[in-house]
Amino acid sequence: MLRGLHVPLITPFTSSGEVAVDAIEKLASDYLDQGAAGLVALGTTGEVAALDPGERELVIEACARVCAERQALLTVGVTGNDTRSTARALQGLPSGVGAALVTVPYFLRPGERGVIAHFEALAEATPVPLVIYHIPYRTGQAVGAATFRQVGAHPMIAGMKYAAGGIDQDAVDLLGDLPEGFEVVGGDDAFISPLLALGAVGGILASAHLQTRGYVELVEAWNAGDAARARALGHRLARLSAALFAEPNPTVIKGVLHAQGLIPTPDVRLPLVPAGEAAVSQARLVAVHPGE
Ligand SMILES: O=C(O)C1=N[C@H](C(=O)O)C[C@H](O)C1
Repeated sequence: MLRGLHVPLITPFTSSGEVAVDAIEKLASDYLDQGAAGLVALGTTGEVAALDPGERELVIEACARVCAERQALLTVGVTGNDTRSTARALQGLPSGVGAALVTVPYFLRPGERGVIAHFEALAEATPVPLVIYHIPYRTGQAVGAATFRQVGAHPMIAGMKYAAGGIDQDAVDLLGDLPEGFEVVGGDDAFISPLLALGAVGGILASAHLQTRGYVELVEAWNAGDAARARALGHRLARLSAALFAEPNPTVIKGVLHAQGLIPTPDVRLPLVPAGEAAVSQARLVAVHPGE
């Protein structure tokens, strides 16, 4: 279900500060036409925390329309760090949503027993398969391979987005012994190539806004076992992701897409501030010639 490249869409804004629905549809269509297997709406890259409920609905509706036309998977980020409200949000997801991306509960640091209880309760409540989002440098909660193996055995937990900020022992342990039907996709752009080499089946990668086909090919090459091609491509794309993450995501990506005329403004919402001109210019150059 999670195999392939999934693009976590930015949320573009108009010059009057509204969600630019037309631009979302255009970007979404282009990425799927270039070979992405799916889209992720309302991720960190989509500035979900800065959108009000009505805006979130608009974003989901636009992405659902495009995904339905192309029979692509739409995954929606469902944020929350308490179990009851996250379960309610999952139950309120509209039709057209194929999976939900749910973070390890952040900030509270409930411990691994709490993490297990949280995901087991959500798995019982959810109408769509869940993808666990493990990003300990944002959540503050360490989680080991044994815990993911335990929760991953639940039939409603389809897999996880692994973003530990590097390749750690738990990634090696987990990918060496996955529960039946549980898939891992990478969520750290800089480390996607080594994670695919270990057995991840795809990625949720903001950098793919600028090199969709390159990331599609990277995933395909590792899945096909073509290590020589994959390794070279991985090194090339890592330069692009370094340039795009030179300032907080998604500020540089928005700056580049705006400079390319693909979104109406480079605007982000506070506390994010627009990327500096130097970072945007550098990323534009690398996006065109990632090998240099
Ligand atoms: O929104 C996402 O999904 C992603 N967010 C990460 C982040 O902002 O740290 C980056 C990743 O490419 C996908």
